[in-house]
Amino acid sequence: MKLKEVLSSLPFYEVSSSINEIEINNIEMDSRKVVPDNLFVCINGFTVDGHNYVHQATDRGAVAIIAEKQVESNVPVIIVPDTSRALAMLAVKFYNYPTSQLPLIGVTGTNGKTTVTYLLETIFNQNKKKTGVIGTIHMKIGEDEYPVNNTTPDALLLQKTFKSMLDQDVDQVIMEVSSHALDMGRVYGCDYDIAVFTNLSQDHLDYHKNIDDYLRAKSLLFAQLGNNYNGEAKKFAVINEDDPSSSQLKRSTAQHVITYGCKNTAQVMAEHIKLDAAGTFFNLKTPIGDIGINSKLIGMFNIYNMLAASSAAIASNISLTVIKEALESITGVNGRFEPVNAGQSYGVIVDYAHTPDSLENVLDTIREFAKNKVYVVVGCGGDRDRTKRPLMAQIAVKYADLAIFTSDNPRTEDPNVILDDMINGLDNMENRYKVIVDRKEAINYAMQHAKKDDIVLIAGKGHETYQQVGLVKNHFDDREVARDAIKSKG
Ligand SMILES: CC(=O)N[C@H]1[C@@H](OP(=O)(O)OP(=O)(O)OC[C@H]2O[C@@H](n3ccc(=O)[nH]c3=O)[C@H](O)[C@@H]2O)O[C@H](CO)[C@@H](O)[C@@H]1O[C@H](C)C(=O)N[C@@H](C)C(=O)N[C@H](CCC(=O)O)C(=O)O
Ligand SMILES: Nc1ncnc2c1ncn2[C@@H]1O[C@H](COP(=O)(O)OP(=O)(O)OP(=O)(O)O)[C@@H](O)[C@H]1O
Ligand SMILES: N[C@H](CCC[C@H](N)C(=O)O)C(=O)O
Ligand SMILES: [Mg+2]
Repeated sequence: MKLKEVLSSLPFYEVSSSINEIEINNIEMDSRKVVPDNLFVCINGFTVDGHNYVHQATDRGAVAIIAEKQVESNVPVIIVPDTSRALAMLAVKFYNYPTSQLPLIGVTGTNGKTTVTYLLETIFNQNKKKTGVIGTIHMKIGEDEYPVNNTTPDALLLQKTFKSMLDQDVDQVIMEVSSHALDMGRVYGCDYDIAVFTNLSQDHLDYHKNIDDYLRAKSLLFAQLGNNYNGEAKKFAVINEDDPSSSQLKRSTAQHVITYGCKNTAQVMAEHIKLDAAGTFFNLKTPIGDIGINSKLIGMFNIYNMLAASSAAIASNISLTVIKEALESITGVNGRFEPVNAGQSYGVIVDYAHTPDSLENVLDTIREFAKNKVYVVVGCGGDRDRTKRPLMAQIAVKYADLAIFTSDNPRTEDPNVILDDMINGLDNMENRYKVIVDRKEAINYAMQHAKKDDIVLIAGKGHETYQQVGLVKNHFDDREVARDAIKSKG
């Protein structure tokens, strides 16, 4: 494609030499991946500044550079005020505006995004639509899965993925939109049709200045629904009416709003709720009618997830019968409240709770059904929000008979320092917890002590099949380790 044509997606730019004849075959933001005839975009990141890699990019064959300042280069340098924003707009143009032709649902919120996208995938599939999914666990086109590094990928990979989805006749795209992605502009230029909000609670306060700044980032998704209303293709904000942030999010969009909830009056509601250890029942009350749902998903929080997904499905004109069939067919979500059964007399559950709110929800649910003692094995990730560590530890000792604090993904932090942060504030509670740095040993310890009808919750890593120590990811799967521990106990 002609460079000039790609640049037409930018309103203004400065360039000191002629670029009329330049053709580019791709856009790249990582100098190490540049190949001949690429356009290299310099991003000033959290670790390094891409402007320092221009030479490597041109040595590898970049034919033009997009930068925020003049840089020394033997190829034309195009200067823009914000290269992250430009990157997204250039990618959207390069891949020919894929989301303008694809129905797109974005799901944001602190907890429940992966679950809601999975529920929506199942509902759309039940409605015989081919889906594309982007999120924490994987990217998926139809039945083909691709690995991911981020919940919401960078703008280049994102637009490229949308284009592949379009080429492979995907009918509906469903994606998780993280607050980091919204804040960094990874999703600029995406034409969302439905934006879903699950909930807001404390997380990521290493990245966002405070909870208000975190909410502001989330609200960008609702602002991004745009204000173009042509009377036909309706756009919707789907909002959890029981969450205190709902009113601010409603005010962030100029589009239609669908509210859901269980406590405050909402358009889509769960009534006559029955929760037990085998599943949930509720009457789904909606503007298009009512229907009873018998789900195998456990816990009140999953009723909220089902309401969020049902609301988005209703906004997509899917019938209540299809929604019911889909929700009732779901037995669980990978790594979320996932039971591990190896013939033992006690329960073992692996879950992805890695925030105070999710840990509290899951432990509260377990406590409700537990016939005997509750053990929790939990840690906190390194290079992430330090302020959630003592909160998670306090929740663990509040709900469990014994909490075993261990390592999650320590990343570049000393695991002992993370554990000290966790137990800081648990004075005089030493009999309620134990610290075992090695996660495998911690899981083994819990299994050794569990007796008939006890429940062991292994929280924080869910579907993850690695543990990151330093910069290295070693294979580690809580489910495998738990199964081995159960078997070796005999
Ligand atoms: C804090 C953060 O979000 N960092 C993201 C960011 O990395 P960064 O700013 O450190 O990048 P950098 O290394 O400084 O590089 C800057 C630029 O120089 C380029 N570069 C770098 C080196 C080189 O030799 N040549 C070169 O050109 C890089 O390609 C990049 O364009 O940009 C990268 C590329 O897009 C992301 O992969 C990376 O996510 C990291 C891995 C991460 O852990 N992010 C987490 C916090 C995150 O985003 N999480 C959310 C989910 C959270 C949730 O839902 O709970 C997510 O969406 O994944
Ligand atoms: N609606 C909810 N409210 C509170 N907690 C929830 C909710 N749904 C799920 N959880 C808890 O949060 C954990 C993570 O759920 P899920 O993976 O669906 O969230 P997520 O928002 O995608 O997380 P991430 O930010 O890591 O991508 C679950 O394992 C469960 O413990
Ligand atoms: N999306 C979250 C995942 C956290 C999962 C937990 N296992 C950890 O590593 O902290 C994050 O990047 O903060
Ligand atoms: Mg997720």
